[in-house]
Parts: sequence; C-alpha cells; structure tokens
Amino acid sequence: MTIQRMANSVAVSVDGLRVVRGGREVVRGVAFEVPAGTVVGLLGPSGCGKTTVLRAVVGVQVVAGGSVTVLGHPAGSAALRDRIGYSTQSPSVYADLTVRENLRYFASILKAPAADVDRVVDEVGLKGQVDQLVATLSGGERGRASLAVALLGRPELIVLDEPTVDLDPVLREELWTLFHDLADRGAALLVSSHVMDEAARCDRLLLMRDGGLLADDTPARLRERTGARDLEQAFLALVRGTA
Ligand SMILES: Nc1ncnc2c1ncn2[C@@H]1O[C@H](COP(=O)(O)OP(=O)(O)OP(=O)(O)O)[C@@H](O)[C@H]1O
Repeated sequence: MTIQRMANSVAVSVDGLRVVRGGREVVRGVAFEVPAGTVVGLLGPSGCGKTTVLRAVVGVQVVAGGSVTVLGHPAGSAALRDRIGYSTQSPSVYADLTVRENLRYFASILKAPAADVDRVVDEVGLKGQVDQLVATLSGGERGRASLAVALLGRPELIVLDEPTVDLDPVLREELWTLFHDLADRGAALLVSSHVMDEAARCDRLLLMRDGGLLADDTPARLRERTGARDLEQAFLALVRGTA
C-alpha cells in the first residue's frame, strides 16, 4: 500500500494492551489509535509506561494481553520490518563510525536508496557533522544521528522515544516542523515526551499515568474539557480527577 493510500487510514490500533515487567503490570488495558498523516504525542511522567507502549507498537515487547495492529499486521510481523522507523531513548548508532558510515550501513540493511543518506542528514540538521565519528558528537547530535536512521527509507510509521531530549529550543522547533512535514506526506508519527510544552505541537495527545491512559484527545479539546490555561494544568486537573 502506498503512503498516499494510507492517508485517512489507521496506522496503529491498540486495544486492551497489558504488559507485565519485573512481575508488575506496568501497562494496564491501554487502547488508542494513530491515524496516518498525524502526529500523536504520548505524554506522562517518568515511569508511567510510555517506552513500554512504544516497544509494544514496534513489536519488541512481550505483552500479557490485548492486541496491537500496525499497518494492518500484528505488531512485530516480518512484513513491517522496513515500514517502521523506531528511535529509542539511547542512541543506537555505532560510536566508531562516522554519521555518514552509520547511515550508509543502515540504509543497506533497510534497502533504502543511497540518496536517502543525504536527505535524512539534512532533515535532522547534521550536515556539518556528517563525517565526524559518532563518539565525538554531543549528546543531542548523537540523538539526532539515531533519529536520522529512523527516517531512512521513508517509513509509514515513525515511533520516536523522547526525540528532543538534550536539544536547544531552536533545534526542537526544527524537529517538530520536520515531524509535521513527514505527517503531511502521509506518515503516522507516535512521539513520546515528558515535556508538556511539546504536547501543544501534537495533533492528538495520549496522556498516561501509572500504566493507564488518562486522556486521548486533541490539545484544544483537552484544554476546553479541563478549563485549564495550558496543557500542564489540564494534565494536573485530569490527574486530580477534577476534570
Ligand atoms: N526490564 C524491566 N524490569 C522491571 N521493570 C521494568 C523494566 N523495564 C521497565 N520497567 C518498569 O516499567 C515501568 C514503565 O517503564 P517505561 O520505561 O515504560 O516508562 P516511561 O514512561 O517510558 O519512563 P521514562 O519517561 O522515565 O522513560 C517503570 O516503572 C519501570 O521501572
């Protein structure tokens, strides 16, 4: 199916998801959808289960119950391998290779066109560091090198775990613009963050707390529903059960 035909369709459908880690239920019956062509934010305090939900979506998490369907296939299916881009919290690039060497290597594995390397370097703003060893990059640059890998091959679903950590406000702004450009071209993006000021940039928000979903709504409707000035206040109102 082409990206164009994916527009208006559901890229991710999660229902009744339960995950047990370390003998404790850390995701407790979560259900949501990520439509193609949108940026969905997964927000909530540290330890609430965001990474675990993302891992279930990309198919690397053993689940205790529920279903996770991605681009029409069960999460983790071999057919999804080159249709999903995933960037974890810890950069997953080789320290002893340059940015360009890393990207060429991952592009060959993903069977992405060679020209993709320059495109993604440009998209994440690493043109100046492309021939630098990853070991010599700053934390934020290393994170962007990982993000670049996730964008190779123009995946239909892009899952990003806290992609803007360690970035200055200008770079953050640029990356959020990039996320929306990718969505405008038809991709679905599921992006986690614990920074509430990033929530306003999402088309839709999933607010998590203690392994459960507190809300699944647009930023505007969340503010309206809670009568809060900003999303931080809206989140607090939902946590306190006053909305
Ligand atoms: N391998 C593991 N064994 C036991 N418990 C785990 C394991 N991995 C995660 N957990 C627990 O599961 C819960 C959810 O973790 P998760 O990483 O999904 O949270 P998070 O919302 O992404 O947090 P953060 O924003 O800090 O990254 C946490 O309480 C964590 O301690």
